[in-house]
Amino acid sequence: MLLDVNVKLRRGHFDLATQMSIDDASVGLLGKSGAGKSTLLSLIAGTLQPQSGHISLNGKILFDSKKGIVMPREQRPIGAVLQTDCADIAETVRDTLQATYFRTLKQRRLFKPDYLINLLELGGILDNPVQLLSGGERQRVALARSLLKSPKLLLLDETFATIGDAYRMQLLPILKRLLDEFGLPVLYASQSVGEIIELTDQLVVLEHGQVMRSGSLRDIAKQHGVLRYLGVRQIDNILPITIRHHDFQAGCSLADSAGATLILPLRPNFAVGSQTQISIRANDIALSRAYIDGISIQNQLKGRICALIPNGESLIVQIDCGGTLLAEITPGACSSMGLGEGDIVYCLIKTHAIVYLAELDDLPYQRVISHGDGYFYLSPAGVEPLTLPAH
Ligand SMILES: Nc1ncnc2c1ncn2[C@@H]1O[C@H](COP(=O)(O)OP(=O)(O)OP(=O)(O)O)[C@@H](O)[C@H]1O
Repeated sequence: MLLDVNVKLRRGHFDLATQMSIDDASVGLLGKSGAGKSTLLSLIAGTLQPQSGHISLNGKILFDSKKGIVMPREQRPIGAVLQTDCADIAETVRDTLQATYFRTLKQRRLFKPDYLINLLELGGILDNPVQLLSGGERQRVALARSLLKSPKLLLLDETFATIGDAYRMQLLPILKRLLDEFGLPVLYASQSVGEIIELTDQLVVLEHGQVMRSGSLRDIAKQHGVLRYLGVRQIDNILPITIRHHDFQAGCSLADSAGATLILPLRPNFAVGSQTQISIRANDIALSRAYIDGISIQNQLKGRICALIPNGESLIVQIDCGGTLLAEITPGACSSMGLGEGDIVYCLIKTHAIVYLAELDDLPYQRVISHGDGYFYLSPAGVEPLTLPAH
């Protein structure tokens, strides 16, 4: 077990009583504002102390109220980028990074300062005092310092929300590669699944200081009403395609996707043989038990139902058609068709319901996408707050 936490803390009127265990994988700590995410990260990092309980990392006790053990923050093998971090550092960026590097045991050093200065684009602000930097710049310095500690666990508190959209899109894939390369797990706190899902699809959902749900997004999404709880408004299928032919007379383009042929809106600007991606809304897919002759709908993809996922008043049907498709239908349609897992269905998709992703502007809001590999992801763009159910 990487991290084992069972802590209690009363903070003003807020009661936190969190119990969670995390193995080697990175985990997203998801919860609305005030759920206790920052408090929990501070307890793990050691900037706050629980009133009771224990915290251990790789079997090493960081805190144990019964045994009277409190390991100070500096000694914890944790790199934490907390919201208020670095705000009071009078040293320059260069000095603080050098000092952190030299404090880390030689044999444990994973990163060199120059590498991180380059990666996080800190070159232009090296001689500036940290406390005079902008919020986003300070978070980048805090991230560099955390990595220079060569930690066993990285705690990030909405770090990418502060850093800014353009930079985040650039930094996230690099950070993900870096973490994978060094096997460094992250506990990433955020109000947005879209943001977390860029790093990991393992979630711990926190509400009122307690763990409400945990598991993979895919498993959590199968629980009743959770997609809506996660703030998801639209479910889309994103499919990779290879353009095969343009039929000017029929007014359509033909493409292969995961072994199936799709009939798409005519786009001769995509060269035959070129690869691109299309998007199909889950609620633009109708289902039929049999192939239908004499219908204007051009695409009828045969597949097998893998899962039926309740989603508020609708039902998400996950279908394996070679790749995975998500179709959204009403529970009434499902029961009148008598659909169940394992059944064969045809996915009916109108040509003009298919959108070339390259032609879409920024995604307007957070939405689940099925990447055709059997997993759900949330689109990173248009991050919006969670919509919480009424209690
Ligand atoms: N210094 C403090 N003294 C008293 N109560 C506090 C203090 N800091 C936070 N709280 C309370 O603890 C609760 C949890 O706050 P916390 O910052 O951990 O939530 P959060 O999930 O990180 O929220 P956000 O996403 O908005 O950062 C809130 O109700 C807040 O009012």
